[in-house]
Amino acid sequence: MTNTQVTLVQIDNYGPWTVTPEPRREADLQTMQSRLFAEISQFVGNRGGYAFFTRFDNMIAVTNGCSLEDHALLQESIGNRYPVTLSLGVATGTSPVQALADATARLQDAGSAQDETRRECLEGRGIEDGYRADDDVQIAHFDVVNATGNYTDELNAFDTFIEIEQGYAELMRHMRYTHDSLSFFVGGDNVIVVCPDLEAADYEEATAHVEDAVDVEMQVGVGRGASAHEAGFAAKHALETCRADGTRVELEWEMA
Ligand SMILES: Nc1nc2c(ncn2[C@@H]2O[C@H](COP(=O)(O)OP(=O)(O)OP(=O)(O)O)[C@@H](O)[C@H]2O)c(=O)[nH]1
Repeated sequence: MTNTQVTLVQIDNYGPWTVTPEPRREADLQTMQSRLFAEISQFVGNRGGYAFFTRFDNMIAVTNGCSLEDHALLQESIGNRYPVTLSLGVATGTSPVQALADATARLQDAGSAQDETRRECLEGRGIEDGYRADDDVQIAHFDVVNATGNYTDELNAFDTFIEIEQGYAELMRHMRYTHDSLSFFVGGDNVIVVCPDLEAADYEEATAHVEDAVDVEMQVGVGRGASAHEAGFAAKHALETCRADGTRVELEWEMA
C-alpha cells in the first residue's frame, strides 16, 4: 500500500516582495525562481526525493526519505543564501492528493502565504523511521508517443508546445479527479505522476481518455519503490520497454 510523503514548499510573502519597493525586473524573478527550484530539486534529490516546480512560488515535492530535520536544514540554507524564505508543510497518506491537501492545510493554518509574520514555518509530520516500506511510492512516467516525429520535427515550436500542454492539461485533470494522483510536467513531452496503488487497467483507461479527449497519444511506465527516485527510476525502465516493444503501459513489477 502506498504511503507517499508530500511536502508543499511555499515562498514566504513572495507576492509583496516582487513589487517592493517597486516592481522587480521580471528576468531577475525568473532567474531566482529557477535557481530556487534547482536548489530544492538537488537537496531533495540527494535524499531520494523528487521536486516539481509547479507554480514556482509554490512547489511540491515527494520527500519519502527526508526527515523533518532535513526540511529544517533546507530552510536554513535557503534563508542564508537567498533574499526570500521558505515555509514547508509535510504530510503523508495512501492518496497523494490527500497528503498534499493535508500538507497545504498545515501551512494555511499557520497563516496566509502573504502574511509577513509567517516565515520559515515547518508544519506537519513525515513517516517515522521503522515505518517505511519498499512500495511506499508509486510513480508513473508518461510520455507522448513519437513526439519528435509527430510534433517537434513537423510543427513550429509554439504549436508543438500547445499540443504537448493540451495532453498534459487533460492528463493532469483526469489523474487528479479519477485516479487521486498528482501530475507534473517535467520538460519535453514528459509528465511524472505520483499515484496511489493503481493497476494496469487504470493506466490503460487514462491514456485512452487523453487520446479521446485531445488526440494526444501517450505511453507510460510505472514503478514502485521506497522513495520517489527508486519508483521513478523503475518507471523510466518500464517506459523504455514501452518504446522498445510498442506497448502503451508497462508496470515494472509485472515485467519479466
Ligand atoms: N524530464 C525528462 N524529459 C525527458 C525524458 N526522456 C525524454 N525527455 C524529453 O522528451 C523529449 C522527447 O524525447 P522522447 O520522448 O524520447 O522522444 P519521442 O519522439 O517522443 O519518442 P518516443 O518516446 O520513443 O515515442 C526530449 O527532448 C526530452 O526533452 C526523461 O526521462 N525525463
